[in-house]
Amino acid sequence: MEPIKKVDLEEVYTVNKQLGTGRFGFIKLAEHKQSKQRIAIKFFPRPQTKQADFVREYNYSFFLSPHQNIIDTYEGMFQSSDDTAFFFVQEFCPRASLREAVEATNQAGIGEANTKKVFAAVLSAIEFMHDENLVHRNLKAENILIFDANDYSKVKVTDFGLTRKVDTTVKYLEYVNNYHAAELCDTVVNEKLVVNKSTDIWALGIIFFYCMKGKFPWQKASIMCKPYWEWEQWLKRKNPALPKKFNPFSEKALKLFKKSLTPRFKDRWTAKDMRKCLAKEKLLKSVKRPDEDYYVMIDTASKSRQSAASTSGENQEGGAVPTEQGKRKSTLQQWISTTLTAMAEISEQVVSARDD
Ligand SMILES: Nc1ncnc2c1ncn2[C@@H]1O[C@H](COP(=O)(O)OP(=O)(O)OP(=O)(O)O)[C@@H](O)[C@H]1O
Repeated sequence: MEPIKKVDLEEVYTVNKQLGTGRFGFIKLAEHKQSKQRIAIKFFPRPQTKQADFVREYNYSFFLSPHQNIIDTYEGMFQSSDDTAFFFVQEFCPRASLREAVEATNQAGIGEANTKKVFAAVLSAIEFMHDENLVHRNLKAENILIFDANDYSKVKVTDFGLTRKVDTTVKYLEYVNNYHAAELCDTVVNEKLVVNKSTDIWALGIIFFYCMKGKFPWQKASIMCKPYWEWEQWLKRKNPALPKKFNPFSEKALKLFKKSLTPRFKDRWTAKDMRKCLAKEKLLKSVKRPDEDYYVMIDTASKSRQSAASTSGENQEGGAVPTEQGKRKSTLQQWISTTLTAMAEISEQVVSARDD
């Protein structure tokens, strides 16, 4: 094993502000004094960190570094000369995590085009890990770093602290979070789990929803949580009504949700399936122009005014004003359009149920 070198931090680096904290340590911005390069140092406080955990995280981070959508970790494991912390060094991300980028949109989401860019990068990284039989196990918006100011052209995955090989047995130590798959939410602390790629796929389904809508579909994937229960009822065809929050999504995007956010983990897609779907499909339904009915109403109104005018000789200059007859027709039109949309949704569900 590569030795852990003792380093006098003050001598080698100028350590600046804290960039983030996690359960296992904290990240600080620093400058390498000799090269003047800005870097990020990930610290693991000594008494709380087992050396084996630190070494494992460094090894996975360093081994995965060559991938263009994975944070660069520079060679070397270190220990501060006062023995208070282990640390390793990574490239510095000058902008923000995906969490901060989405939060800046005030729950509007980052939009379809940017979501596609983020996912092209993230799925490339996760496909690479899964091909190496590694599962990230902690995919969340905070662990996706956005490097550029506004076009999402450089996106990288970070934090390999929970990364493990497929089929390893691990103890469940987590508190439940928004990204946890249904099978994890039913687990109790210290219960044994076998590491499986499908937990990453579930988390990616949640991140996809979060990017598009600016919020999470539910707090916890448990039937005790109503929004999740509604989704599960729809998945199991016990309730034909798709939960409203999924309404804006296209049939293909719904398929992606069905194949990632399903409690039957063996049915979940691979990262490659997800990448293909996101690369080529439209993710939102085409929206009817909100003023369409209004035009119908104006049209009807002006026609009735025209016929009234033709008998009464009234001038048309005043512009179109909706009449009672026009309003009634518009309401009818709205009802027909709502009914047609509902019928289209039901037939979509029947078709996708048959496809499954
Ligand atoms: N290289 C970096 N450049 C800039 N900011 C970073 C960098 N790495 C991490 N951060 C910020 O620090 C936060 C915590 O980092 P990280 O997830 O690696 O810590 P952790 O202790 O492993 O967290 P967790 O509790 O998720 O396991 C990230 O969400 C991100 O906002």
